[in-house]
Amino acid sequence: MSKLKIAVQKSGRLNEESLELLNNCGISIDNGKDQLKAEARNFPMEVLYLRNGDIPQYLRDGVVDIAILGENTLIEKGNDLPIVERLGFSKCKVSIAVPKNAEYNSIEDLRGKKIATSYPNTVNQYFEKKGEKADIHVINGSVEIAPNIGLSHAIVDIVSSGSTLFKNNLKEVEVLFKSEAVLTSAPELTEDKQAILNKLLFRMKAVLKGKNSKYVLLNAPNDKLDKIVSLLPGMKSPTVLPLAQEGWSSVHSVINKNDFWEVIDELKANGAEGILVCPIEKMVL
Ligand SMILES: Nc1ncnc2c1ncn2[C@@H]1O[C@H](COP(=O)(O)OP(=O)(O)OP(=O)(O)O)[C@@H](O)[C@H]1O
Ligand SMILES: O=P(O)(O)OC[C@H]1O[C@H](OP(=O)(O)OP(=O)(O)O)[C@H](O)[C@@H]1O
Ligand SMILES: [Mg+2]
Repeated sequence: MSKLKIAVQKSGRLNEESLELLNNCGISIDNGKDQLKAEARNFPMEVLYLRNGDIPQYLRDGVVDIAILGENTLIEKGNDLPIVERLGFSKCKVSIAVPKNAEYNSIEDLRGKKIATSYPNTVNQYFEKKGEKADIHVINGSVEIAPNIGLSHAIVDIVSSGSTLFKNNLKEVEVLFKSEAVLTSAPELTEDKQAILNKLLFRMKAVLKGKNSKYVLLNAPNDKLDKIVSLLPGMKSPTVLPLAQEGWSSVHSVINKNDFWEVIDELKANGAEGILVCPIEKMVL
């Protein structure tokens, strides 16, 4: 029986959360220390631990079938490969930054100025789209130091909290795009591998939806039920059960985790009491 080969970053920011996601999908991986390849015990899958930058070519060559990668790496080195699912972790931006005291109004201010980056294709494409030509100096790490040592005027690199820019006296002036971890795949998969991928995707979606949602239980006076139910649309509609105490009901529903503080305030304002908010492990619609 064929196995789906998935590439996961060997070490670095994506490694842990990628393995955690597979684990939450019920896939147990026998992980020896420093192993480059591991078999899943209970799913037709093999995990290959690789460097991010190498993964797009491995996908094209058919060495691996699918991979978890930063969208930024996919845009830089795997623009031809599909995003199968957005995974919601390792969120960051790819941005242009210049020295704090430099004047910057638009990309035209970078004409004839050197830009240090590890993302030359991304930068070239962005500049071309704007009708400009970038003068790029490729460096592979510590890009933010480049303006301070006279290597370049500007940089294009990953920004998350912005503290690396701050420490190097740089300011973010333009965001090329926002990135997150994504599941990508080889350009073509055999039918049996596609079937395994579909099974994995079903599980991943259930895990990701669960992560983004909360289960809410509360008590509501019956005369306020209509308003409270309208604040909690739920998956189909909320469950309403009578409480032992006359005139009160228990309402159960699911809400988006990002809406939750706003919704809780409104529920309270409308007479809800004893509000419980619980995590959801998996959610299948
Ligand atoms: N500061 C950050 N905050 C959030 N996400 C980040 C940050 N830096 C990088 N990322 C995301 O995590 C991915 C992996 O970053 P990491 O620094 O671990 O790997 P790398 O050095 O680019 O790759 P390699 O596997 O070749 O060592 C990046 O491609 C990006 O999508
Ligand atoms: O905005 P911040 O929160 O400061 O994060 C941005 C920094 O994080 C990444 O570096 P990383 O720590 O991965 O080091 P690296 O240069 O070795 O990849 C990225 O290359 C930036 O330098
Ligand atoms: Mg890094």
